Amino acid sequence: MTPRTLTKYTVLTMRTGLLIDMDGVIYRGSQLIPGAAEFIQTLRRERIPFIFLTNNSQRTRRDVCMKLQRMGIDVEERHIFTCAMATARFLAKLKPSGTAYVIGEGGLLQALHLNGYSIVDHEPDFVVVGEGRTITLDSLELAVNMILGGAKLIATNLDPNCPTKGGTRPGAGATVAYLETVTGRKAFSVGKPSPIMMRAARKELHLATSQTVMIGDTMETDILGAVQLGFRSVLTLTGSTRREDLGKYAFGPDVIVESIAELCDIGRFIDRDLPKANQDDDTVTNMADWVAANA
Ligand SMILES: O=C(CO)COP(=O)(O)O
Ligand SMILES: [Mg+2]
Repeated sequence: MTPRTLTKYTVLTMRTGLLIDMDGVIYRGSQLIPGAAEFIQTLRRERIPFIFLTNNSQRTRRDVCMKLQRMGIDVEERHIFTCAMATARFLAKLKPSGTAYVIGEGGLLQALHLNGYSIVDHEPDFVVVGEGRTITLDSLELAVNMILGGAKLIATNLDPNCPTKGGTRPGAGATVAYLETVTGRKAFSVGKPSPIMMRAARKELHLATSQTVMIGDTMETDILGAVQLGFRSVLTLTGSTRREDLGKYAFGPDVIVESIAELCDIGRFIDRDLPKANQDDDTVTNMADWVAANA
């Protein structure tokens, strides 16, 4: 099948799938955002494909499911895609069976193990930095010397901070900036807005570019990543972005909503409010998977 025939086929079997950010869209820290549970229920009832896409590397897929379940949202592990998973898969391709020194928590450690990595405390191939509350000056000093000794610096994400119920918490980006300043080396980051994570998430749902919509609260990660990949995007104002901030950016989302509650009538939203996709943006790389998933 040539790409031209595929484009026609895409139009004929048109469906939309959603990449949904978590913090700032579904919850804010430990507080559920009103309407989020109903929104996910609707997606399940109407069989609209979706996956949660988070730059939080702290939790494993199972931990994230449990956090959601306790908030009244019932999803399976296949619905979760974290920057820890994207980072571990990326490293496993770059250097199979490698070693890492990790500044981060369970989600990152488990993802690395599942992808054939060993965690070490000297001479690692990579220093991998994610979100965490266990950082100490000793762990940073160890990391500095490993990086100066030749280990490559990898970031799960570069979010400088994250809004919480009570204010702001520091993000992995702040830790990475510390290590970059001390060592003079530049980190490579895998999480949103990196195409590595954005594209991997689209492929998890077997969607074409024109079928993919990103819903997020952060311009620098969710919306920028979507714009760069040619996905349509929806910005929610329940997280890190205020309407008056938008003038600062030279790019923007396709649609802005106050909160995810406005998307509960998702069928109507897709048909009426979401701009039509540009079919020319399509990049379907694995035909067999795509045809099977869209049959
Ligand atoms: O935790 C984060 C950055 O610290 C961001 O989380 P989300 O990507 O789910 O918004
Ligand atoms: Mg967010």
